[in-house]
Amino acid sequence: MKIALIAHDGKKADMVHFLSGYKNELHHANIDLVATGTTGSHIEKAGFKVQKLLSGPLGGDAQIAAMAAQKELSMVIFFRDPLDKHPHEPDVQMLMRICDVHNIPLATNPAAAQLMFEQLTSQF
Ligand SMILES: O=C(CO)COP(=O)(O)O
Repeated sequence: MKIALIAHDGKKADMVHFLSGYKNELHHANIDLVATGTTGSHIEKAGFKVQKLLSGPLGGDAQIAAMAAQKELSMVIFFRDPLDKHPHEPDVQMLMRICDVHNIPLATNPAAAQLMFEQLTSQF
């Protein structure tokens, strides 16, 4: 199972904090993490193994969307910052659209991500 992780700059600390709550589960389960570049670096520094793609503004969101379209992802956690502007907003919209097209669970805030992870980890 592969989970994609993305966080806008204002939400990267939230992403690391969120994942830290599931460190044991993520280490022991057969879960691969993939992330946009800078988000991935933060996650890696926190001690997780993660495949890093391009940075979001350079095409990382598009790479995640391509993986979603090819059914390679079980879920996408994308902590968006609704109070900031993003030059690659079309890519962000495209990624969320592709998740909906392919019915891939998408959490855009920690409350939704927690519900999804609780469901996921209850299976282990
Ligand atoms: O911009 C992003 C999502 O739209 C995230 O990209 P980074 O993880 O490279 O900052």
